[in-house]
Amino acid sequence: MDAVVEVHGLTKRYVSGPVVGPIDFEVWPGQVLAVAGSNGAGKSTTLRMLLGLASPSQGRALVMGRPYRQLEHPGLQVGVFLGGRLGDESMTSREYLTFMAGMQGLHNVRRRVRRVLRACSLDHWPKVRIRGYSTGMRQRLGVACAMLSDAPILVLDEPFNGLDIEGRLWLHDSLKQWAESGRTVILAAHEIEELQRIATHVLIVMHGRQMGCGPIEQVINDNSDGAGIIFRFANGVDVSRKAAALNDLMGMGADLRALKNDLYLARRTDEDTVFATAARCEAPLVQLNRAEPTLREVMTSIINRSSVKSHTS
Ligand SMILES: Nc1ncnc2c1ncn2[C@@H]1O[C@H](COP(=O)(O)OP(=O)(O)OP(=O)(O)O)[C@@H](O)[C@H]1O
Repeated sequence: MDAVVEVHGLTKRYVSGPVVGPIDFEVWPGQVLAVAGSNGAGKSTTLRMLLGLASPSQGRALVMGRPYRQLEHPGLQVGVFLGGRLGDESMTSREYLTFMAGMQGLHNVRRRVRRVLRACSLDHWPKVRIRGYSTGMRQRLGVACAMLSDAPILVLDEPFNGLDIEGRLWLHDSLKQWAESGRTVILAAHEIEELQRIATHVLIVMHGRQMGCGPIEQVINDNSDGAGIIFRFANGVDVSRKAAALNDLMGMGADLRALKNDLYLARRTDEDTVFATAARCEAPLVQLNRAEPTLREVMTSIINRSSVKSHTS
């Protein structure tokens, strides 16, 4: 079995200055690759280069072994959602999807459209024209359009924008199913918790530079100090003051943080330190838990590291 997407040294140098890359990754059937990074990091540029919508200054991106633009039937190989306007807003979603299926030369159009309308819960509003759609409904329709051809690869840029909780759950389940059936998903988004739940792999891009890539657990472990410790206090304890006092007292720098009633020690530490910290809190402790490192923490620590670097360089 081969990688369905191969990206090697992919770089974009915009004439106006920003540089994205070099980016390197491979994606295999059954994987969900999350592309994570802050605003302007280079997520969309990476996806656009992959899809032949932005020309790379260096490097290459192959989809099924070829540049996207050289694929014979790109619409059948890759379902794409990049946000933006949908097109003729006087159509209903059924009309729009039927039109788009025709444009892609798909067979069994009625059945496909019915299936996707139901899967994306767009059949709740059969008569509403797109111009009357909310942001979330438009988002569902855009994703529905990407899913229409049942392509082996889905590429989605910011698919969670404007979705309510139900919409997020729907998208979460749909993308997981997509990958579990042996297909591939590549998605860029800011919703870190969602990404961690859905993704098998992650590519982290910050300020145009690739900061990590690989299986999500591996990237998290490689970029964190392991599980942290949560000290939970009874109501009424001023946890912020305790965090500040303990950081001074124990010389742990910024490792102790206040989160509502919790004091969070964001790194692995020995038992003695945990108990010494608990004793110095001098407040009723109601729970002591281990907290596994998360993608959010890794992203935060990469952001902090890169801002320290840029301040010191
Ligand atoms: N067409 C363009 N011309 C010039 N610079 C661009 C162009 N498109 C993007 N950039 C720049 O490239 C960098 C990466 O932008 P990109 O849109 O890829 O980031 P992003 O990670 O998708 O950001 P966001 O999360 O805010 O959508 C930014 O500095 C941006 O200003």
